[in-house]
Amino acid sequence: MHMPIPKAELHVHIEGTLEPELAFDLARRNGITLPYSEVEELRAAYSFSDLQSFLNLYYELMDVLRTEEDFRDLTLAYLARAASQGVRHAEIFFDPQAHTSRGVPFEVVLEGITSALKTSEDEYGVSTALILCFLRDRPASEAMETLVAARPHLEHLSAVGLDSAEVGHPPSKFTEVFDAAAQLGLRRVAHAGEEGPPEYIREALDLLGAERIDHGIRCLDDPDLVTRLAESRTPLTVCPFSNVRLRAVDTLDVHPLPALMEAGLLVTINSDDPSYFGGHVHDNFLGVQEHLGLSNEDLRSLARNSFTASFLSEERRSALIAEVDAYSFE
Ligand SMILES: Nc1ncnc2[nH]cnc12
Ligand SMILES: [Zn+2]
Repeated sequence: MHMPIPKAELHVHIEGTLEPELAFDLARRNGITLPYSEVEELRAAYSFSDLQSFLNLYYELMDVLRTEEDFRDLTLAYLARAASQGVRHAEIFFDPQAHTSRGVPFEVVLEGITSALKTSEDEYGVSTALILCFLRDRPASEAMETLVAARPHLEHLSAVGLDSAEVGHPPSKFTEVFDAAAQLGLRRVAHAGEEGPPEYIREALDLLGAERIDHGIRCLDDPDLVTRLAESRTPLTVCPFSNVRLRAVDTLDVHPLPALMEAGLLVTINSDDPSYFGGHVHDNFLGVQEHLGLSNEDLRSLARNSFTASFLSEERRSALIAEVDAYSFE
């Protein structure tokens, strides 16, 4: 097969890459009985009415992740798949509180993931960064405890992020923990404007110091905010399949990606939770091309944006952008 265009993936939750087959394998290995009799029955449950209905299943299935080996296998499976999708650099989210709250130690999670990441460049040609996400529907004090747990391991972490149920949990709740993360030298991103209002995007910028907005599609409800995001070149990590599956957008044909691009925003395309939403990152590229009439040169711009919006060194960034520029679609 012709290799897909080189790209960075900047919005992927490692727990959202858990395929049903691997979930059953890990359940068997750990002596856990899933409330689904087989892979097909589990896949049939992947029908969501909104973000919360997805999160319920996402957290439930995480129960199969218990040991360092589980987290390593999960991460290796993602990296292999990402490489085949043309991913050359991945900035990967993980949700430590979803594991520590079940009694899985922070170190088990982190060491499992990082043991896979350290082989990634050699094995798959994919450089990586790791982003620790706080669960916004849990107390800010718990986020702070998580940051404290992470402190001895800063060499493995590039940034902090904010995810989980958005509405009713504004960024302002996490001002203190994001300040503390910045003091530790961590970069900052936040989910905002997925289901929540433009005001949450403003808070993420002004109160959390977010350098990228994850999703951010609802900025379009606030033209002044769109102008601000365009002028500041603040990246949006847009996830088209996710938006459709979680009903933030009715269908792919009416996805606001073209409006975001026309407004001059630094837009990137990402998979979010690929095993749940019907495709990995290149599948999202092909989906928006087909349904929104994007040209190959539009895809090239989006791929270029993904490296521009990354936390890569200038040297690797320009080398990868040169690969995008040299890529032939034929
Ligand atoms: N799309 C999403 N929004 C918020 N939290 C998430 N956690 C995993 N996927 C998410
Ligand atoms: Zn997400």
